[in-house]
Amino acid sequence: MSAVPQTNGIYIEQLNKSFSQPGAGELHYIIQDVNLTVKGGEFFILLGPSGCGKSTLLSLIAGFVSKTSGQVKVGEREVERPGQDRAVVFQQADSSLFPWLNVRENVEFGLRMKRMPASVRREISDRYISLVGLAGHEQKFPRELSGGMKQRVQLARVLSNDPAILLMDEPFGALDAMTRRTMQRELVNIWRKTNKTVIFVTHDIQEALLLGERIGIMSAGPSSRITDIYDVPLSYPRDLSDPEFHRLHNQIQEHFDD
Ligand SMILES: Nc1ncnc2c1ncn2[C@@H]1O[C@H](COP(=O)(O)OP(=O)(O)OP(=O)(O)O)[C@@H](O)[C@H]1O
Repeated sequence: MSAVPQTNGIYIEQLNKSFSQPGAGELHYIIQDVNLTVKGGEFFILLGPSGCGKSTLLSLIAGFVSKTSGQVKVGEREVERPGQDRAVVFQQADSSLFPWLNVRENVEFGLRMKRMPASVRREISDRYISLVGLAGHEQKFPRELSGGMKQRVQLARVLSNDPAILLMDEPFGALDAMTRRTMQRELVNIWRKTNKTVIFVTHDIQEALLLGERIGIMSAGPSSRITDIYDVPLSYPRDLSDPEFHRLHNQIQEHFDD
């Protein structure tokens, strides 16, 4: 690969992941021959039909599952396990929040694990709670929060640990349309302020075009791969009524029309 490795860039070469099926001797490839370079600080979208292997690819980058063959690197380091340079934001915030901790305690959890002094924890959690728009809700417990608020807590907690790379697995998929739109706008604002590398998984073309600088199209599985990559040459915030937005939407839609 010719690109010069950046510390928070992601480099994937000839990546394969297979699961052996019980009873069947043959390997079943979920993803096959995936090649991708994501630059440090880039907002990259993985777009593909349900079940094609988007989460599997994200899990390989996160180090949650091991590859069958090929390479996944962050900077010059091969990914072998989860690391503090990468954080995952899941669709279901519920499963990642501790129900017995309030908003502030949830956000500070990782910082407490790192044994940061209380005053530093407080400063960091204040910053990110306010960045995600939750100031004033610090004392609330997850059961007292809406789905959108829980997703904000998850985001604030991830951001407070300051990973260079955010891996987001359909994080707004379970939210109502209005909350989803607000969260999309805020995520773009946060990304522009923090300059993190983002890989965002979705099967929604509009969401992909609202958020991403580039969009990688994954083919339907099995043996899914990234077939095409689109540049999105539109400035932020993206305008749904922009004719170029429509043109790109239609062009990308053609990949999924049968
Ligand atoms: N541990 C596993 N063992 C066997 N098969 C698996 C395993 N994990 C995922 N798969 C299979 O891999 C394929 C891709 O799953 P994955 O969750 O990555 O797709 P996805 O594109 O994220 O789907 P969705 O958009 O519906 O979330 C599916 O057919 C799934 O059944």
